[in-house]
Amino acid sequence: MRDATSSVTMTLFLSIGYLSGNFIVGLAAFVFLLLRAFYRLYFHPLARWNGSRIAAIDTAWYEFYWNVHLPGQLLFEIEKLHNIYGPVVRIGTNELHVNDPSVYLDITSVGSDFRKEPDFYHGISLEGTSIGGTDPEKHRVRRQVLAPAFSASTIQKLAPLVENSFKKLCEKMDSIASSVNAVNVKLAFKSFALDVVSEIVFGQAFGVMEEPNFHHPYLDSLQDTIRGAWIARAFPTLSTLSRSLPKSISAVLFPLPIAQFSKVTIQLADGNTQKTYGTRKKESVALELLLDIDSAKGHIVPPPDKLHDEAMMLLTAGNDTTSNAMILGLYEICKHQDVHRRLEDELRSAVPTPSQDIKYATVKKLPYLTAVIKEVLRYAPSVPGRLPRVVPEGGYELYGQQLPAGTIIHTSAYLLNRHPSIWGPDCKEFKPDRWLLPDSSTLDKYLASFHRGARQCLGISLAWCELYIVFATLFRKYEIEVFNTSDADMEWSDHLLLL
Ligand code: HEM
Repeated sequence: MRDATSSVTMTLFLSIGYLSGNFIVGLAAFVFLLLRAFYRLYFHPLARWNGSRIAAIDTAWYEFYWNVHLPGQLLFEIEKLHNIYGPVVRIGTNELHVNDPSVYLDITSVGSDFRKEPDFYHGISLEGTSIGGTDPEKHRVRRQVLAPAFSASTIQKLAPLVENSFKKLCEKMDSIASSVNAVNVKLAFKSFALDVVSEIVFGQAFGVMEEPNFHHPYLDSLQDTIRGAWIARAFPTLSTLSRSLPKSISAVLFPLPIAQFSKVTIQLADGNTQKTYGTRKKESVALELLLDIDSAKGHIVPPPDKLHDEAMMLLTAGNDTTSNAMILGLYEICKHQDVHRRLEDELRSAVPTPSQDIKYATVKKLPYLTAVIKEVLRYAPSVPGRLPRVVPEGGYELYGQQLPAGTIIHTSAYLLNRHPSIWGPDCKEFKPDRWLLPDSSTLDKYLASFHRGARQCLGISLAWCELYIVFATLFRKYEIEVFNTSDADMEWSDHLLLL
């Protein structure tokens, strides 16, 4: 009896002890979080900047809420914060968002030591690639290796390839339109952009345009991958884990859409060395340049998995960016009848018969077409949101306040491209004429759509070439009108790229 009583007492004693142990750990954690929140709000070096208090306390949850729970809405929330607090707002414990064109010019200027912010880029891209690499020296070498495939002079030479691809697309659209009267240009443009960029990367097109109605699994795979960008950013450990495992295991454990795309990339990359490119020089093929140790001083030929990573990033960078500009641009031009009519007039003078082939060399000289494309890029930048950079050693002075090294500064093309101090009171309107005023060449440097400086878009010449050919061909050869599409259908959100 005594034994039984003491055993009950002992059990009670132990469980009270266990509970109080848990309680103490819980309490300690609670006090720690409370003190940390207090520090972040009132004593952190960024405490003096207004913005989201939730973000200041916990950046990850803030981003998760605005970008995953409410898909792609953080950029618009940041816009609201700027409307309330002015050009600098706090959007994270150690992060500011700046909406000031002069600060943007400063941090992207030649010789700027601002680097890409590693955590962000490791979440949304592949490490060590032209886009995802954050080490300035390694990036400089990688960029030098790839530059010949994307330079303005190479693109000039490859323009016939782009012209022919779009001609093929038009023939296909013609045959679809003859039976159903309307064409879903979204998939058509994405197929075209993917076939063109795969030519530059692998020296051969994927052939996505050949698919009936342009339904190709790669396009879905790319789209799903972009949709997953903010989830990957929210759970960086999972994406790091998925990448560190062997590809066969990772594909089973993390059946990411990009894995499907990756398979094809691997097959193409592996077959690449035996390929011939006809009259085309090998130096205009990105993969060949990566495989050549002499491409740049300090270049190390990447092992197969890193080669695939780069190829995949290039394909991703060169697909939805350009095709979104085509889709949104087509819609805006058709919506603005005066723009539509003037564009047709200019093209009619430059290319007298509609059956005549459109040549990049001819249409890139057209002033109104050029103004329309710039306005499309300004109005709906394909990479609209935050591109974080890190304050270098020595700190950075912002509005008279010293920011410590390591502070993260974001800028966003969508906001910079509509800044009233540069673009005027009509900054929210689609008006190509702004690019034709006597002093409008001064505006070029404020167009943030391709970013600036050492990390400016590598595919800028290719993108321009595609946009010239697409808009010139469409508005010279066709009478276009919008079918069953409204402003609501064209509303976009920020998933790193527009979606
Ligand atoms: C309208 C079309 C395009 C737009 C608006 C655009 C925009 C951008 C922007 C804003 C960046 C900077 C990203 C960052 O800092 O994280 C970038 C980088 C890059 N883009 Fe584009 N892009 C377009 C088309 C293309 C095309 C066709 C390619 C071809 C593959 C391409 C390849 C790249 C690459 C490789 C980078 C990384 C450059 C570096 O960091 O050195 N882009 N692009």
